[in-house]
Amino acid sequence: MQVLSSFRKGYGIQKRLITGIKFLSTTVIDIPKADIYSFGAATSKTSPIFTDVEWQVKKGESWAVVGGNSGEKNLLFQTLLGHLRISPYPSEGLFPFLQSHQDPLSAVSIVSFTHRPRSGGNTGFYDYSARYGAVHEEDKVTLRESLYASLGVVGDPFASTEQHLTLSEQDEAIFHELADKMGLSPFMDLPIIALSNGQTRRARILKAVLRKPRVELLLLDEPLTGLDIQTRPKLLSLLHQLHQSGRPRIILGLRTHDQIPEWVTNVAVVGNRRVRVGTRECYLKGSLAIDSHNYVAGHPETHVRRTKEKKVGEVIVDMKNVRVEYSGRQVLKDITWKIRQGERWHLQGTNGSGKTTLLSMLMGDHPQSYTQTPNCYVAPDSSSSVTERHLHLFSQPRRLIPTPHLQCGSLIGVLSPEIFDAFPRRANMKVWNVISTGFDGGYVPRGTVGVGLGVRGESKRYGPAEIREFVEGGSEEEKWRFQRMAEVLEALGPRSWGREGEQERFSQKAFVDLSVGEQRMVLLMRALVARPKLVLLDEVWSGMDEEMVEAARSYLRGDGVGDDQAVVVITHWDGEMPWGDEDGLRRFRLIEGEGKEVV
Ligand SMILES: Nc1ncnc2c1ncn2[C@@H]1O[C@H](COP(=O)(O)OP(=O)(O)OP(=O)(O)O)[C@@H](O)[C@H]1O
Repeated sequence: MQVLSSFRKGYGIQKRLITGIKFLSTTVIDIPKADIYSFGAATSKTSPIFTDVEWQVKKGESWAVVGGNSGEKNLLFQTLLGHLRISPYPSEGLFPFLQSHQDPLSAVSIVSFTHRPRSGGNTGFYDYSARYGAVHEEDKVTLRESLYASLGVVGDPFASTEQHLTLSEQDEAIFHELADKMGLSPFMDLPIIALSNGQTRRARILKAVLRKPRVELLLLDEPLTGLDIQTRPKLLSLLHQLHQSGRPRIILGLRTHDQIPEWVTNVAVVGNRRVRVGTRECYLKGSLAIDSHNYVAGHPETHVRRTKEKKVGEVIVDMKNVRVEYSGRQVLKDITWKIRQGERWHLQGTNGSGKTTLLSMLMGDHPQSYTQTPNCYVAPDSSSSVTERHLHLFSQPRRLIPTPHLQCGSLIGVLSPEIFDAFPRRANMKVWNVISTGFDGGYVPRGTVGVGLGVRGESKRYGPAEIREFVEGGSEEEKWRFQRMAEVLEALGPRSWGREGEQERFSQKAFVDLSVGEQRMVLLMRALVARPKLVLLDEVWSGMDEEMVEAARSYLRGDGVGDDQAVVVITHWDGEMPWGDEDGLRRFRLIEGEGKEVV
């Protein structure tokens, strides 16, 4: 309520002025000189979120908001969305360019790829692997239906979709042009749940652009994360066209190391509770830089880069002609790949090329991971030359390993966008509890002493194990687990990203209260804590602050993973890989479902 009334108060002033003077302002955003607070904060006592913000955006300019800390960047966007208090409030309203009948609450919108709403709605784990099997009735909404809903076209639920969803000619033309430019046309009739991460990101942007009532100002926070390099320039060029035509105007949120698109004329840099604004040239010369005093990048002294030659051990993944298809559409085409202990792999491929699907085979999440036998996909009269097909994990056919054993933390540790979204956000779940679930690979804390369930004997650490409860102060395994908890908290906890004071309290904080970046760091600790034989890291950096990314990369390069562990990393940004050629990094590339090692 407070949010709405304050926002509308400012908007009321703006409306009166506009009605009186009968012309539209050329100012898009106006913050003359103000401090920014949370609602409910007492101005005189509480320190502001941002001080002395002075920011004017004029028509004809193109802005990017740049910040190394995703949380602070998001707070500036929240200010524009009316979720924070601007003091003093701009006398002509925050958005002088809006017409008198336009409500800023609906005319300004955000699509964020870093920020996750605090509540998230999922207090229990939801089954993200539903996408790989038969899609449930409630998950069958197609991309087309979802986009048509944004355009205000409502279908008759008792009739076939095609007959009853109609668009005006103009909307139809815009719809097809934008869907084509975003490379989404081939996926219109797929259920949304079946879209890849990159396809989903593009669809979210398209949905916001098409939305009715029309969005006048669209805030796009980190739209390039998760997009392949081929798609990035196409999307940027489309965003430029949309911005120029004002349908809608766009402000980009970027990370500090992102390249500033050529069409961006002005930059707002966010950091250390300040916002510095200026031209693109000033930004590139470094004159908008904000010091961050307290950061020691990744504790380089503790995680010294290893230069010694990597030892390569036994084969832990052996794929031969692995194939995945949905209703005749092949997503993975006869993939052959071996992964050994000690190896570091970069799994590459454009959006939709099958990377996540391949990972789901390694994790045993995919129902088709059970069916990799020579005859499975071959019709009796087929001329297919494939005579051998198998998926062996940890030296056994996948179908012989029960899934809970496969995913127990000592075999596979994983962090992916799916796990991030699906992990329960229960109010009573502390950071410690979340990390400790890594020992059993589950989503609920187990065991009486807070480090999961035990296994009998050290030798069983890497295998399907007989389960028993730990007795407090008990076995070697228990001591080892406490030691590992301390290690990952030290290596990846707040001190590693420059927050000295918080280290001790951090493990007792509620997971749900952490920022997106902090939650990702905690889930990374969970993936690594049990020193699993196979570590799978899919797009783990998105939403992390830059200091966190550096701390995580530094730990992975150093002691974070050993010679007995194999790691597969998926990222569209080569520079984000913790390892390079000098570390023996290998690359496996998927092109439209076909895969091979590239050198
Ligand atoms: N249930 C399904 N039915 C039909 N097609 C599907 C289904 N699930 C996934 N796909 C398709 O399989 C292809 C591969 O998807 P996948 O998520 O593995 O791609 P990706 O390489 O991980 O992409 P990104 O980089 O965008 O995350 C996509 O085109 C996707 O639409």
